[in-house]
Amino acid sequence: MTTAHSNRDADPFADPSSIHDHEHEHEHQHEHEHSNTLVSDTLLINDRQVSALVLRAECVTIRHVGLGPREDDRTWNRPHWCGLGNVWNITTPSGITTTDIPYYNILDAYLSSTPPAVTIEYVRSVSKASVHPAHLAYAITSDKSADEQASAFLNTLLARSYAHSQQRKRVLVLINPFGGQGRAEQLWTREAKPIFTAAKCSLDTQVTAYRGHAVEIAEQLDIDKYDVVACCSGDGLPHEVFNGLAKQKFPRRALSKIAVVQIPCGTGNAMSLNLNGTESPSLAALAIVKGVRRPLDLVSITQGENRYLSFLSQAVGIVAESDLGTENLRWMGSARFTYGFLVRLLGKTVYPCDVAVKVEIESKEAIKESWREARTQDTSVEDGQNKVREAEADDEGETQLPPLRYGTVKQSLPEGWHMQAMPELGNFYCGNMLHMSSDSPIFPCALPCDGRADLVTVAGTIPRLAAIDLLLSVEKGTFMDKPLVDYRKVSAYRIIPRGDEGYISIDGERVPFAPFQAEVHRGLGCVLSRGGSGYCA
Ligand SMILES: Nc1ncnc2c1ncn2[C@@H]1O[C@H](COP(=O)(O)OP(=O)(O)OP(=O)(O)O)[C@@H](O)[C@H]1O
Repeated sequence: MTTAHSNRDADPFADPSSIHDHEHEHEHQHEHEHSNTLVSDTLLINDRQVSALVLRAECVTIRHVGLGPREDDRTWNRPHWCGLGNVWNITTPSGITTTDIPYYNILDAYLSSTPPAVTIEYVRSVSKASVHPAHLAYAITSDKSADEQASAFLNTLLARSYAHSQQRKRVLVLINPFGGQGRAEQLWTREAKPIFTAAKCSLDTQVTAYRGHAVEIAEQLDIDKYDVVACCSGDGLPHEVFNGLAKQKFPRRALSKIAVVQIPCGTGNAMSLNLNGTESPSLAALAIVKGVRRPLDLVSITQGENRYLSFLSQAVGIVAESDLGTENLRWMGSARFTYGFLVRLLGKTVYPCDVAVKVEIESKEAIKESWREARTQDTSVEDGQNKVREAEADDEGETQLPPLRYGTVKQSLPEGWHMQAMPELGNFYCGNMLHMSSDSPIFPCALPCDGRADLVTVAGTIPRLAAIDLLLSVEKGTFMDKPLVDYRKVSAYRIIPRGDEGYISIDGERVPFAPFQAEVHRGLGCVLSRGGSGYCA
């Protein structure tokens, strides 16, 4: 399937708005110039204002009689980029006005009998970062053959609108009432729920009552009753849900059966940014309704006697402390992280540690090459689904969590590993996704299912100006190339922080300041994403 999304994925560093608009314009030129529509893709409408619906390559076209929609209806057709296809009004040289609704925007389509009519539920943009459901209903001729033709037409329309995505997903919605600004319930009700409802997803909703509640819910979940657990939260709830699924009687089955997704309502919404390219709850809802199941690498962390999973990142040093050690500056909003970071950067703070790493790819050029290769081999949604099957095949007969190939942090260092003293470490940051927050593509070569994590280490003693240059280079996308940045693909590591007190962040949550060991499991978890092979740039 060639969509705006898959093409965008081919070059994640390009401006999405220009690509999308260009593609859409090109598509229109192409379609209107060549008019390659098959007759069977046309449904005649018995309406004074609309003559037909036509299935085209990327959209359904409404062919109006005369000038088309009334003036007040036209406002919603103003084209602009909002992370999805635009609804367009076009007047052809022959004077026919048409409205195009991209398949991606279509949530449902059905036939009703009295009077005979077709209804299309779709989303329209109400602002740059928000979409709302809308519907169109048109009468059709009242006879059996018209009914049959309309049914066939709607089936094709739905098949194209959902492509590889499951229709009418069964979703358990978890809401963290304290996520972000404490507006998760409101955002769910106003922004996201109407989209799931219009798409006829079945919904059960539960508000989390305390820290760790989502772990318990996921542990007890009847995994045959649901396809998706949607977290209206920051990254804390998805972390808990993965860990709850890992506690089920058959954790591997639970982790591959249930897709964990995020409706961004928190302070840190990296999951939605990476998988769906948005922090808008309504755009994320649409992306989830249209999302394709994809496997996600998960990382086992062993610390003390515990073993748990991480889906996003592990940090020791300046990032962990700037995030977790600045609670007293909450009044600053998101600026508290930047402020905390700069203070420590300028103070040349170091976080001495001992580190042993199982490196898979050492050089930056080789890492980029393997990333490019993975992207060219895996650009279609079918590949994502094959990966799910592969991950499931690996699991055949295995129902428990994968064994730890390198043991736990309590055991002696695995053979061939070397403990390296890092007395001047400034930042130890290991990631499984591209962005850790908006505008911070800190792990540009991270892939969802390569069985590896991206490890960044930077010394804390580098000159102040160079440190600020590094900070600015993250947003510019040049961070990885800086000689002061050590960037490796790893499959496992052990880190022993020195001292008694400090901060360790796992998926943005604080864990005890104690040695831990990490090991990547390829494709152990399942998520939904908008398609394409990697993360949204
Ligand atoms: N009812 C509740 N009361 C207190 N804590 C809760 C409740 N429900 C969930 N939590 C906890 O809130 C934490 C943070 O959640 P989440 O990531 O959704 O929000 P956030 O605003 O991004 O978080 P952060 O506090 O990290 O800024 C999670 O660890 C979760 O366990």
